[in-house]
Amino acid sequence: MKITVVGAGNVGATLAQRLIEKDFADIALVDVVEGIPQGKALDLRQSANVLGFTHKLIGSNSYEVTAGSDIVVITAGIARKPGMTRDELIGINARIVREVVEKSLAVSSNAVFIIVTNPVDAMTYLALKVSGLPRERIFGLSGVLDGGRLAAFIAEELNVDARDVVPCVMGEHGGSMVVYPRFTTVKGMPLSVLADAAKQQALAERTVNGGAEIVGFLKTGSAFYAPSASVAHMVNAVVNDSGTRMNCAAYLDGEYGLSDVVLGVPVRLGRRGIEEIVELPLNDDELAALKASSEAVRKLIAALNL
Ligand SMILES: NC(=O)c1ccc[n+]([C@@H]2O[C@H](COP(=O)([O-])OP(=O)(O)OC[C@H]3O[C@@H](n4cnc5c(N)ncnc54)[C@H](O)[C@@H]3O)[C@@H](O)[C@H]2O)c1
Ligand SMILES: O=C(O)C[C@H](O)C(=O)O
Repeated sequence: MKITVVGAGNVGATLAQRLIEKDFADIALVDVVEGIPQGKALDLRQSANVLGFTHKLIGSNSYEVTAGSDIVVITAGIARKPGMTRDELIGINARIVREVVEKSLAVSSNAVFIIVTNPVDAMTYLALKVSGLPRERIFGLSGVLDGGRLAAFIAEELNVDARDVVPCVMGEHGGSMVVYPRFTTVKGMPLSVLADAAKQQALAERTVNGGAEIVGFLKTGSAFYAPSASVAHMVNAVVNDSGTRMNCAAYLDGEYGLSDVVLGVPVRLGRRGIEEIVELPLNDDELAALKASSEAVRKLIAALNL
């Protein structure tokens, strides 16, 4: 098993660390900046003795080292600064994602692609169109991270164990993301029952602004610990062919009544990527919120001028 991580910045390097410590695959770490992937890979390799992993980890500015990858994770691109939305990254990141997809695919034609670069729904759509790959093989990080945030906030607010929360956040990884209290549970009990309307609203708002809250603290970059943990969770499902259900940015072709758009929905992940898109029985209001979110993503996709 071989996994490539493109972008050796905060998310990419932390992901490489998480993955090599699992010791289930060789890792190739690529970045455009000379010395960064080499230095970070060398540093990580020097932890093999104390951590006891045996797989290879190589850093490079060239895609040669990525040849034959089973999974390619794309974290290359610019992160937002305080006051910016993710949407404002679209111009520069679209150029980067296009280049990275083309170069990666040229040497790893059978890989499953996981897109992290923002705005992730539009970048996943772009990667699909540039690669021409079937939709099963390209999907993006959204709901695992947004759901992780919701779970953390619920744990704090309701004084419960975050591990008992099964969160459900769908739609755009952006301002129009939708928290679904009826489908978010704590030990099997829906959030819609456990919390009053005002508390549900406050939890949803904090989740939607979860990324910006961290950007506001960090000032010079965006979140990377929970994002890299979330991608590692997705990679794990693919490597182990687990069929685990989680919410990801996926291309819709009629599911939820929506087509030709990438949006966060529940999927099952396995060795071939998306094994199934799960359609929850949303009521009219819940469906309307998802449709509104899809319209926000469609505007971004239109701006790509594909
Ligand atoms: N989808 C999500 O939930 C999610 C979560 C966290 C971050 N992100 C996004 O992921 C991206 C990376 O975030 P980060 O915090 O790691 O940023 P970062 O600035 O720390 O790292 C980005 C890296 O990409 C590299 N890069 C730029 N152009 C490249 C190219 N053409 N080829 C290869 N590498 C290139 C840079 O040199 C840098 O090392 C951002 O767009 C951020 O918004 C998305
Ligand atoms: O907030 C960001 O810009 C990065 C990422 O999308 C996140 O949600 O942490």
